[in-house]
Amino acid sequence: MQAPSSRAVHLSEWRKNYFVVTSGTCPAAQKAEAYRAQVLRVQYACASSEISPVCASRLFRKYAEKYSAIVDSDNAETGLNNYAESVLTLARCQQADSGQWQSGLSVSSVFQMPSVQAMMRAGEELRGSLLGAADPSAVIPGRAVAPKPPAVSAGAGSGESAPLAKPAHGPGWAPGVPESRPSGPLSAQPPVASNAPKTCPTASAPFGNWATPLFGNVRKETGSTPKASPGLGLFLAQQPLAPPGSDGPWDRSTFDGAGPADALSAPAPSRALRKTEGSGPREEGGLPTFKTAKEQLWVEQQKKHHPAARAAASSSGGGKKCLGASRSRGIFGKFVPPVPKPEGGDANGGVQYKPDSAGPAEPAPPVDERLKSLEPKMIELIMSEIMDQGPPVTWDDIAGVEFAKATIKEIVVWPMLRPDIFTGLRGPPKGILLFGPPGTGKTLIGKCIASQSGATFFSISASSLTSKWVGEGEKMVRALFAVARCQQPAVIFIDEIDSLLSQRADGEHESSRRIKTEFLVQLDGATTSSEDRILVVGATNRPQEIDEAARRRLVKRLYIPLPEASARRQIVTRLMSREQCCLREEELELVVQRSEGFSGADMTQLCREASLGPIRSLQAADIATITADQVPPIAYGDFEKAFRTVRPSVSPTDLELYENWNRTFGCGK
Ligand SMILES: Nc1ncnc2c1ncn2[C@@H]1O[C@H](COP(=O)(O)OP(=O)(O)OP(=O)(O)O)[C@@H](O)[C@H]1O
Ligand SMILES: [Mg+2]
Repeated sequence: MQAPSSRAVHLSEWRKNYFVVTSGTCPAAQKAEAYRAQVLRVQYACASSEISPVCASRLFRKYAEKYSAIVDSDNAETGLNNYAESVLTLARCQQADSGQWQSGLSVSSVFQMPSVQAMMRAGEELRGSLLGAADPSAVIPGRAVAPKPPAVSAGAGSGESAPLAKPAHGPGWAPGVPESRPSGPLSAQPPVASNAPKTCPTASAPFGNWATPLFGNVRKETGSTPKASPGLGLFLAQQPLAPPGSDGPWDRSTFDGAGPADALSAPAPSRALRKTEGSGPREEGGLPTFKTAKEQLWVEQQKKHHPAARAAASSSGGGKKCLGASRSRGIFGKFVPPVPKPEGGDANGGVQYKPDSAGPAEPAPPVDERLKSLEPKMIELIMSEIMDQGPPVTWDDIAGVEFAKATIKEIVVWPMLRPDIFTGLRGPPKGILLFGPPGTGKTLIGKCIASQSGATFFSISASSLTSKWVGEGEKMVRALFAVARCQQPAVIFIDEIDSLLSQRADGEHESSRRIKTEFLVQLDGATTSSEDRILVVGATNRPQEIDEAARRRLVKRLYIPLPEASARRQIVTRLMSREQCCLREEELELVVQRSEGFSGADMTQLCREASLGPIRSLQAADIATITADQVPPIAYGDFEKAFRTVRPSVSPTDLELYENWNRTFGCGK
């Protein structure tokens, strides 16, 4: 589904704000917030050429006036009394700072301070002179002494702001207050048509006036200032007037996809943000820059893995992923391979993730650190082993084995869906062994986990590890677990695990010994780490051959037995429902009874054989001409004939071995 367009978001936000400001019941803080949002919106609209600079200027003036009127008003019902509140908080906090030293300041005496009076006077004056020009760079102190006439630029960095600022600093003024924004051409230029496309009206007169209420913010930005009063002032302190990190002219490019307007649009790491990131010291020593949680996360991820990386975050999620796409694909989501397609490979054979939505100019996030030591070839090999073929398998497709299914749901599916609940003692086991006679659905269960768990699913056949990649098997094992670790939650399904983890024998080939050792090491890491969300599922029809060290690590050993009568009935019913079949209820019952000892695979084979019966009854000449609906339906007679050729594949002796092993090592009922 498409996200709502930014214009739609703007519109609805605009409507909401309109309601707030026209409503007679909304509190003053909410109204002020709505006006502030309007100011930001106008700023953004102008920067993105949605409205003309002249129009922007008019709107600025209007909303800045209204905003200021609320913020500075000392009427308890209609205003926020921002100045007084800030000063009083200052006084209160100073008194509480030290048990030994008592400040001479008190709630009443603080009003007598010349600097406080100057500030309050400034506030009064500003209310009456909202149309005057001002410099957003000369944040508050200069303003506190004397608001500038419209034509005069505050000349940030030119030295003008400092002399203006100093007299405002009374004894109650916290040190370290930034007296002006860093030098740079932030100076106010009225938005005239000639330079309008390049100049945002935020730096113009109305905006300068609007910046005035940031008085409280400047104070709060100082490290020495005690806890600020909660409320709008604090909120504003966190909302930089300029886009974070912007220290140049506020040209349109600075606002592209960024800036204060982001409050209404999806937070995306912006160019402005990247700039901020680059200007790290400013963040520590200068004005703190506001980042949304998502932006902050992105920055941290980048710092963690690739300090120098400037890759833009892609839709795949904030830079964590570097191989493969979305980790969690939802229960019925399309399978997403955890490694990119080969065309993503670089010249050195390295694999680079290419997000779908990224344009050609978008730099691809680099490969995860944890995969750097691996051969790219290995990563590609893992990719080719991933189970992404075939239709999805549901739990209903697996007949019988109710206990195993319930246990697997409990261990695999729910913890993947709700990791927050399955913690501590409830933490799921990290290793499962599915064992049982051949053809009972162990691989089918693996496919079902792949479809249903929502985890990244890796399926690897142990025999392919040992035979296909002779000499490289242990590297493959290492690579497999490394890729899985990058794609958590992940399930590694190892079919025929006995051939990988069979008991160590003297005549064993050196390479298979190395693979086994590596596998045990990796299995140990994956199954003991409380952080890793990797589940290893092994399947075998020779459980007795599994090395005891491996057996210990596969804590949950589930017996997948031959299907019971009800399960056999289910298999026949399901398969026959897709065909023309005239089997009556009692005939079906007979089929179920006669198939005692059949595995699931045997039952499937029986049905296949029976389904060929009607065809075999036809003359060879008819087969060439007959239409599909003229084929006779499958009848009980066809099953009778099928029973003559299809026999159970599991002998009673073998079955006894499984039962014994289950009694000794199994975790079933
Ligand atoms: N419980 C079952 N429900 C439905 N179909 C089943 C079931 N068990 C087996 N089958 C059928 O048998 C086929 C083979 O099953 P599967 O490959 O999962 O068996 P397996 O236990 O992995 O055997 P092996 O131990 O030989 O690898 C399946 O594709 C399916 O058609
Ligand atoms: Mg199998």
